[in-house]
Amino acid sequence: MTATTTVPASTTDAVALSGVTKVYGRGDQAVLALDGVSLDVAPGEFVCLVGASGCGKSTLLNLVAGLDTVSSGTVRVADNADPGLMFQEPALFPWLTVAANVEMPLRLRGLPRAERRARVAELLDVVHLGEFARRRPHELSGGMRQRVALARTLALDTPVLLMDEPFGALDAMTRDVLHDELERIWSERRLTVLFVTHNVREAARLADRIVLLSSRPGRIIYSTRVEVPRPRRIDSPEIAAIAAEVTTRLRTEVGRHGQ
Ligand SMILES: Nc1ncnc2c1ncn2[C@@H]1O[C@H](COP(=O)(O)OP(=O)(O)OP(=O)(O)O)[C@@H](O)[C@H]1O
Repeated sequence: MTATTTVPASTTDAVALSGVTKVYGRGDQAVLALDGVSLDVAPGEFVCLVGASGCGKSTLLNLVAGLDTVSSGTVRVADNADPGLMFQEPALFPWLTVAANVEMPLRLRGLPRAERRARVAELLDVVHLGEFARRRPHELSGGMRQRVALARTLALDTPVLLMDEPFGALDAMTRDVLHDELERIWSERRLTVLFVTHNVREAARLADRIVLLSSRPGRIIYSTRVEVPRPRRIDSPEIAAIAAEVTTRLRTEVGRHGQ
């Protein structure tokens, strides 16, 4: 087994996967989830991963997050940074206030109280939730809860964000607003983002580059740069054209596997 390792200072990629294979289980039960995936993500790049259900997108994110180990190949994250991870479910502590949820990673890092307070206030401003600091998660909408989750992830001060369908459970209008907010935060903080989505339009709206994985075992079968200038609109003809191209390739791939 090759464990996750750190990138030497000379390497310029924020995230580098080289020949990554992931097998779950053994013998008859073995499932080949990823097969020889190589992907370099530049610092500040926004990469969207799309692919059919079960093609290994979450597996790939988990490997980059260090939550699991590769079967062969290497996964490297620049400067040994611990990436921040965000899921479809915000996974907030329901008994804590919004501010206390965002404060949690700062507490775990041992920051002094005054510094924590200032950071929480700043982070809640970043996600436009300053007025909701004392509310509890159940008092918020789904979109607001995801913004709390984003603020909590940003509290880690990581340069790399891994997002696994973070807006998948939200209505289209809320998603639109969060696309704008995420894009602003990404560009202001020069974050590197690896974003998994089933929604090809969302990928075209957000990405610098869209990477398409084959049906299981996941291999990279197509990659395209999205050259549409920002700010973008998800319903613009340019975004629709890119989404149509990726959808066609995805349909061909899914059809090939009879899924
Ligand atoms: N812990 C595990 N043990 C065994 N098989 C697993 C495990 N985790 C994932 N798999 C299998 O590996 C394959 C890839 O799963 P993964 O969740 O990465 O796909 P995905 O592309 O994220 O799927 P979806 O789009 O449906 O969320 C699937 O066939 C899945 O059943």
